[in-house]
Amino acid sequence: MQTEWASGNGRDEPTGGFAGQGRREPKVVVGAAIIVAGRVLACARSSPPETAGRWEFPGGKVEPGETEVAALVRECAEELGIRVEVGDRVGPDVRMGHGRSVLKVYAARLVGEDQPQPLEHSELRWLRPEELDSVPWLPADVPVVAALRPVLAATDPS
Ligand SMILES: Nc1nc2c([nH]c(=O)n2[C@H]2C[C@H](O)[C@@H](COP(=O)(O)OP(=O)(O)OP(=O)(O)O)O2)c(=O)[nH]1
Repeated sequence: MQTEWASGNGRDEPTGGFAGQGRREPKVVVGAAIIVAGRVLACARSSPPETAGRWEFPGGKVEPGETEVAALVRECAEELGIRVEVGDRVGPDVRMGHGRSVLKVYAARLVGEDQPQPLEHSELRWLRPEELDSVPWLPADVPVVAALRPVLAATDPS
């Protein structure tokens, strides 16, 4: 299937708003698996203390009325100072916090010559497929990282 790339211009549906209020929808957290030449960008959280030092994909909570793609574009700009184009989903929807939230990760690529800066994280690393287990990921990310491994290997130029 052809990968579609988007940059927050409304390809997907906004979440939140007033739909489905009787049954509380899980809060959506989006993450960007930014891939460059067979490596993915992993980011070490700096806060809060319970998750500091754990590694994650850049991203965050989708705001009411915002699309998932737009949230990823916004979070990558805020956290890393970069522009990204968002591609296909990677891995499963992962329920977190006793089902109160759900993690959704998307493949992404850098726009132009933009270079990620650790504006909010304590450290950034570009990981090859064989290095994916070298950092302690947040627990919700583990099944996503497993699904990412073959995707990364397929884009590795070496
Ligand atoms: N961004 C991100 N968050 C993740 C991942 N895995 C995972 O369990 N989480 C959790 C950590 C946090 O509890 C939550 C995301 O919250 P956040 O604090 O990063 O979101 P945010 O940037 O919107 O923050 P805020 O405005 O609420 O302060 O999801 C991941 O790969 N990326």
